[in-house]
Amino acid sequence: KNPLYINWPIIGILPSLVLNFYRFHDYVNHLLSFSGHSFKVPIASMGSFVTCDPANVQHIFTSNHANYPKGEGFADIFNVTSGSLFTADGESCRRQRARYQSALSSPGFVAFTTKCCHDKVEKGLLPFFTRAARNRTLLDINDLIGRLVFDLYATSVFDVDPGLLSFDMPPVQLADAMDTVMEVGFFQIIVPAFCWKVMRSLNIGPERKLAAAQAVLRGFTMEMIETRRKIGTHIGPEEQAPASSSMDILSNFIDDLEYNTDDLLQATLITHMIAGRDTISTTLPWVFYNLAKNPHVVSRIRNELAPLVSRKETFIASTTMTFEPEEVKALVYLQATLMESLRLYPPIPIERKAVAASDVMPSGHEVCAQDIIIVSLYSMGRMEDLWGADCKEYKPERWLSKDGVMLRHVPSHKFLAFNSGPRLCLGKDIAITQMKTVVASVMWSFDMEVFGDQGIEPKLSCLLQMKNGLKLKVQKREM
Ligand code: HEM
Repeated sequence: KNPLYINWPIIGILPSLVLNFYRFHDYVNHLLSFSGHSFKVPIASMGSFVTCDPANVQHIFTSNHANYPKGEGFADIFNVTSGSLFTADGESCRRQRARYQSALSSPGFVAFTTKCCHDKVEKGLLPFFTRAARNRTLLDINDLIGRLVFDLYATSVFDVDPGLLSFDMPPVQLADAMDTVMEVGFFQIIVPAFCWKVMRSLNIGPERKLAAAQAVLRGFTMEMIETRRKIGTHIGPEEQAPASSSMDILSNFIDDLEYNTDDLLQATLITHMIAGRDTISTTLPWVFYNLAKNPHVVSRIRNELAPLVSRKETFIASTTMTFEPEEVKALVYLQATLMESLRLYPPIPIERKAVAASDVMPSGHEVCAQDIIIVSLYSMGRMEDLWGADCKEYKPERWLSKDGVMLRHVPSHKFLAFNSGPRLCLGKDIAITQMKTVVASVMWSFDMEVFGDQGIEPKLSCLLQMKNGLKLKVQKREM
């Protein structure tokens, strides 16, 4: 028996949790595989029930979801989004979801975000790759993608491009503030609430850092709201207004009477930034990491892209190529490469749920009112019974039908990266299209290699970000 995993009387797994905290997700994965995919934790701080069992997940997220809200504890942890969809349950969640869905699916918003993505990749991202290939300098893909996605989401929310993705590399204070919210949030999910609540009331430790980060985010969103109120939803007469005017998220909500307090409007805008920026900027570096390690997958992506390129009239091999989001939508192999990366590296590695009333899980475990449930998405993607003996390997083929021409359907309670049930991610299609645009455009023109042995590992955060970034050697592809 490994002493690191001993469940002691009274103190339970606390010593082993402390010793293994630095590699939290792998540690939990290990405990889950030893325990048959679910276990109860005698330390209330860590949640009393931890699972990655798809039957339990279906029960919690779909069949009996009303009994498993996010709960007040979640709203306390992410109080910078207080009242918004991110922390809402019940009727408020239903209303806000419907409102949000209509904003995200409006043709104007879709066209606006699609164009932003194409332009940012062409004029912002690819020039960095070209420069790094020419000068033989390393690219910190984590930093670069962080800047790209922050610009994209600030533009889609406020119609303002902060220009973080520019050669002079401006400071990323706002993006750092968003990362802090997720890092401190992780600490708050794991340690007993009374610990961090005392720290919060004294404004010390991580809570001090969190308060400063929240002030930065609130200050920025308030400035954006006030500027918009001054100039109105439409920037001048209709004919002078940019194509994007009234398409961004702020325009969608600013005149809505349900969002008539500054706090709720701010929280809603921050939620959108978190929903899109945090997830995509966490996912893409892992995708590039997997592709750099698997050149045969890159060749297959290029084979899938080749017919699109041959249809373009103006392709010059020595320049770069930016694909249109509409063009890449139907590419199944490219999509499989993203899904496979999300399986192994889900950007949201754990989900926290509260228990409203006592219940018995399909696995036979009992949960009581006030318990906390932690679902490990990270472990779900690494279960041998579900994904086979090669579950640790990166194999996009597992997502394809036998003839390789269609994507295989995998139910969301088995592949939870986009959540499941009535709270399924509302931006899934947008996210997939944007990520496909980025990956196709980069991989068509550039070869990449992971530089040296960087000891790639995840940060301790509610996001599965890379702890030390990812340095890539890039080369213009010979065509
Ligand atoms: C790789 C990309 C993405 C992944 C893996 C992802 C995953 C998720 C997950 C796991 C949740 C549930 C989170 C929770 O509340 O516990 C969620 C919710 C949500 N996502 Fe995404 N997401 C992605 C991109 C996006 C984008 C780009 C948007 C918006 C354009 C978006 C909009 C939302 C919204 C509005 C919710 C809240 C739904 C609700 O609480 O009922 N997501 N997403």
